[in-house]
Amino acid sequence: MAATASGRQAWRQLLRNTPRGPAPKQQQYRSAFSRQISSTTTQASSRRAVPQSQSPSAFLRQQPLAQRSYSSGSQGKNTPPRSNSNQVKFWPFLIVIALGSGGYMLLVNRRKEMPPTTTTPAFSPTDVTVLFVLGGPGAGKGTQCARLVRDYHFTHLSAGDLLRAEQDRPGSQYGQLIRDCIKDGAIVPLEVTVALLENAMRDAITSSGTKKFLIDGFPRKMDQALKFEEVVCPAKLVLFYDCPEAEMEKRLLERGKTSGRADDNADSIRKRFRTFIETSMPVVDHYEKEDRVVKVDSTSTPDEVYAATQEKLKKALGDKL
Ligand SMILES: Nc1ncnc2c1ncn2[C@@H]1O[C@H](COP(=O)(O)OP(=O)(O)OP(=O)(O)O)[C@@H](O)[C@H]1O
Ligand SMILES: O=c1ccn([C@@H]2O[C@H](COP(=O)(O)O)[C@@H](O)[C@H]2O)c(=O)[nH]1
Repeated sequence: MAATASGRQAWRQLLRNTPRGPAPKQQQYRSAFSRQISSTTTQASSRRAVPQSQSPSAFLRQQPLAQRSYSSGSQGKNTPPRSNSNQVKFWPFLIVIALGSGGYMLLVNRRKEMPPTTTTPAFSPTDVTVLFVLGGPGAGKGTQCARLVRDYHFTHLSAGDLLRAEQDRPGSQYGQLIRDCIKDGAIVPLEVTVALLENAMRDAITSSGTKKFLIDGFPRKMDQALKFEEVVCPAKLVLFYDCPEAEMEKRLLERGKTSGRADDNADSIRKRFRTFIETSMPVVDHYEKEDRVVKVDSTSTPDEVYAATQEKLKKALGDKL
């Protein structure tokens, strides 16, 4: 709950800090917050039916008893028979119920005829090519991305790098949250990461006109995948580097000698592996079912892995590579 709340905060703050014009979907997030606020206000005002100066029980005591009775009950032997004018009339209630049900059915039927509401992504997949690059920690994603940038002019955006930059940005209110998540190998709330990626993509398109992106180490969780494709840009495919855990651990411990990364240590590596298996592999499985995964074994040398990457990407992308 706390992570979700801070995520919503994060999304709003990041967008507020961003001079770029808000896109329609971002307005939808705002209206969700407004709805929450207005529903609280409505509840508060309905509670004021009891005058504020009185306790609810004092208020009830002032009401005539006849009005407080909720059941007709059986009349006692000595109770004089009620006159017709005192009897409750049911037909007005029946009319109200019938009219209400009719109106409701009309609304339901009209809604069925309406087209479903859809969000338009910020970037069109016919214009912009997005490849997600996934694989376990240390599988070699960054190493292979550098080569693809060199040879095919992709723009490389590493979600981890963007989060580390936000963590270190003076004045960022998400610094501590990001630091804690990274150390524990946990996933930062999606609103933060998706906003960082969207901003970085927009900046790159504006400054260099680039149209080809490698989104490295993202999406690591199903909700991120769905939200990114809905509001930013549908991905063309997932480039997945497959590597055994023992090999990845060896690489990360070696990298940890010089990387200065807070998560290149045995304890964090163990947590990152767990998150990868439990949370990130379902994302790969999801895209595999959609036939959008290009899988490359990354156990061999960087050159061999790159040769396999080129061959498979050429087949999958053709002139989009
Ligand atoms: N095929 C390979 N064989 C041996 N070492 C490799 C290979 N590919 C990358 N490495 C080394 O392993 C370490 C991790 O590589 P890299 O940073 O590319 O992985 P990553 O998947 O991006 O990791 P992370 O998810 O932690 O960012 C680096 O020190 C890199 O030099
Ligand atoms: O989408 C993402 C990507 C990354 N994280 C966090 O960052 C670290 C490091 O990521 P690398 O790709 O290895 O640089 C990762 O363990 C997560 O804690 C994230 O939360 N969401």
